[in-house]
Amino acid sequence: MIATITCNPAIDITYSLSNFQLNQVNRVQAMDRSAGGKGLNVSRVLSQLGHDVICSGFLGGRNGEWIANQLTQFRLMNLFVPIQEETRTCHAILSEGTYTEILEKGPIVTEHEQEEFLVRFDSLVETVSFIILSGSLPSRVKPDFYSILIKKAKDRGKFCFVDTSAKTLAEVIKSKPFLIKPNKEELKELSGKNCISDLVDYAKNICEDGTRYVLLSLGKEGALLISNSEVLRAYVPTIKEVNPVGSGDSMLAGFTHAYQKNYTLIEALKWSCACGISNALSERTGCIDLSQVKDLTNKITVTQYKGI
Ligand SMILES: Nc1ncnc2c1ncn2[C@@H]1O[C@H](COP(=O)(O)OP(=O)(O)O)[C@@H](O)[C@H]1O
Ligand SMILES: O=P(O)(O)OC[C@H]1O[C@](O)(COP(=O)(O)O)[C@@H](O)[C@@H]1O
Repeated sequence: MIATITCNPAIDITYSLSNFQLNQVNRVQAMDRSAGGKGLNVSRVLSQLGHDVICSGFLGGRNGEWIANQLTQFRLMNLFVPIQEETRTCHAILSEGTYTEILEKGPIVTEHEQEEFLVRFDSLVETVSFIILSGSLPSRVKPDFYSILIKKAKDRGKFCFVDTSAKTLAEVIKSKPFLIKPNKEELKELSGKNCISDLVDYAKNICEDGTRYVLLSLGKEGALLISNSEVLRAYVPTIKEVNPVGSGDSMLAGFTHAYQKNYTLIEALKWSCACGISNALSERTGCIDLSQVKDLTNKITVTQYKGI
């Protein structure tokens, strides 16, 4: 059993239009609405890969009710803690190969609501082997919140996979989770480094410090899987991208699936990239096509990294 924690879920609204322009009236050609926030994208993809998933975090207001309803439709188990304030909405604008994301900060989660979550987390952690902690933290939740959860999970021998950014990521690293999945921008921001070889060295230091793996995603340039003992580089095929929002989340779902099935690290990296690509080829956010994923794994090359 796998648990996903989405502290700051969102209704993800995706607008597709041609010729998006600032300072103009833009009319939308197509729109999609999905239950988002990184952890819920991960959950949907894990469910598509055949896993039972327990989802938790904080949900509030009408948006929260809509998301809860979506969880039922996707057969995801709902262990979210109700909150007073309204769950956020996030927007993505896709136009002629560009994508622009506008992400709300999220509601205030009171100390009492956070305490209620921690009690729920204590029993949840007993029932699962893998815990995925994904996305930003809402207002009033301190950047070390994930670290508290990681400590609780590690004390019970559970694997923690984390995808977050900025201050929260800096805190997470101190608690040495099993895996972190930054993208290039997130690791650049954290490290202050720019080129790939410096980022790899920085990630190696994180691993030497106790985190087992850094899964560094590079968009259309593929990915790197860094550990204490080796660095693997995945090369991905060129595709006609449709909607890349949620590719990082799909990648994390792909890695979790492969790791849980005891695939080799090379296979796990291929599954991670294949899920990310399949999502980028889909109009929907946090959505893969399983037969396409299997096909894509044969089109991804993984080599030992020796500098780019
Ligand atoms: N345009 C693309 N072409 C090929 N692969 C892609 C593309 N976009 C995403 N991917 C795959 O999905 C993975 C995650 O995407 P990325 O954009 O790096 O993550 P994030 O959404 O976290 O920024 C990449 O490592 C890659 O394997
Ligand atoms: O929790 P955060 O960091 O604010 O990010 C939320 C947003 O990230 C997304 O999950 C997309 O993330 P990725 O493209 O990195 O997979 C959106 O669905 C969501 O609205």
